[in-house]
Amino acid sequence: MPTPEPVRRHVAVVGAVIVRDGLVLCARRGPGSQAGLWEFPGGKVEAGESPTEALAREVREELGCAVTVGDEVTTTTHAYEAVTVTLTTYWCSLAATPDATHATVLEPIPHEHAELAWLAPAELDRLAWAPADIPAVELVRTRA
Ligand SMILES: Nc1nc2c([nH]c(=O)n2[C@H]2C[C@H](O)[C@@H](COP(=O)(O)OP(=O)(O)OP(=O)(O)O)O2)c(=O)[nH]1
Repeated sequence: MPTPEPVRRHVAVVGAVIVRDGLVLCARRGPGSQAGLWEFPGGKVEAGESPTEALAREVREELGCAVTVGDEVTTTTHAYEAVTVTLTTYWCSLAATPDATHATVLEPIPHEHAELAWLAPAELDRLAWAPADIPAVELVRTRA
């Protein structure tokens, strides 16, 4: 009997390419999968959610901010050892949250990440990105 291929989980993940004043928000993962590598804020799409709903939810949870989600940057698939990730990235901007009297754009706070950094597009390749992000980073470098 041939040994069966191990079944690798496949997850749909969304990432926010948040641009402000020409700089791109980069987030370094904490402990766990892809620990210490840089990524775009976001996460897995849950059952019943559209990708853009998932992205808005994840950014609110991770950074405490509202985002306006724009066009897709790219969709690529990467097979990690334990999981295959299909990552869809979207151009995003921080959105104003209306309070009683003002519309306020909040500063992102790293509730779940080890570190945040705003980088010029040309500098993005100085960071150690999660492997699934490399194609998106290359596009963002040329188009942001
Ligand atoms: N949010 C996000 N995740 C990414 C990116 N690139 C990339 O490979 N990933 C991977 C890391 C995780 O395996 C998965 C997203 O999981 P998650 O952020 O929702 O949740 P998690 O830390 O609990 O993930 P996990 O430990 O269960 O794998 O996609 C990216 O740019 N943004």
